[in-house]
Amino acid sequence: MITMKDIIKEGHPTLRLTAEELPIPVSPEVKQLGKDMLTFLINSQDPELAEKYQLRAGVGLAAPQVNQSIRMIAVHIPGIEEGIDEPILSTVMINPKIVSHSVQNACLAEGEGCLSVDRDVPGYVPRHSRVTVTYYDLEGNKHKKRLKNYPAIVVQHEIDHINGIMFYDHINEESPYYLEEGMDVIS
Ligand SMILES: CNC(=O)c1cccc(C)c1Nc1nc(N2CCN(c3ccccc3Cl)CC2)nc(N2CSC[C@H]2C(=O)NC)n1
Ligand code: NI
Repeated sequence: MITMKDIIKEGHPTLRLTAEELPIPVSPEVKQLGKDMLTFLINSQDPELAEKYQLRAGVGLAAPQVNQSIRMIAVHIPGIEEGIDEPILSTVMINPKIVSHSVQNACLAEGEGCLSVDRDVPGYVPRHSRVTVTYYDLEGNKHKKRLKNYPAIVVQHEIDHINGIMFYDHINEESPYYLEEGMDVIS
């Protein structure tokens, strides 16, 4: 199982590479890694398992973060209401591609965190408010999904990782909480 020791931290060169496209269908090894990445996210959100294995909670993880420079991400975004087991989005995306996006931007009101960044980096991270993403799943099926708000932010954060981009690259250095015209602030 993936634990925090498997997650590389900022400064590791792999996090700044553009990851390689994967041939479809993916190999059994890549398939297993995808499943392990999704399981990590689910475990990290479980209070007992997170405590037992000292996992930091996340809703997204990209393969470069476990030192595999390939274009694969996992997202597991729980339903907001307590006890609603149905997650909003739970999937592994292979060769994810943003094929269209809104003109409007959005950011998380509380800023962003990253499992590869062991420090608080304050500031708004401007992203597309809505995105249309295509990707392949672990079985080799092609999908096209329209996402908005939190799920859109998470998927863009993870796609950044396979392009060697860290969330703080987007923060306005002079004024971290600068709000662009029409920016939607998501809380
Ligand atoms: C600096 N301020 C902040 O971090 C920040 C501060 C407050 C609020 C938000 C909303 C912030 N921002 C932020 N919070 C998250 N989590 C909220 C807690 N949650 C979680 C925690 C425990 C159990 C289950 C779960 Cl679900 C896990 C996910 N995740 C991300 N990101 C950025 S996009 C990828 C995603 C990611 O998985 N990062 C590791 N950002
Ligand atoms: Ni990250």
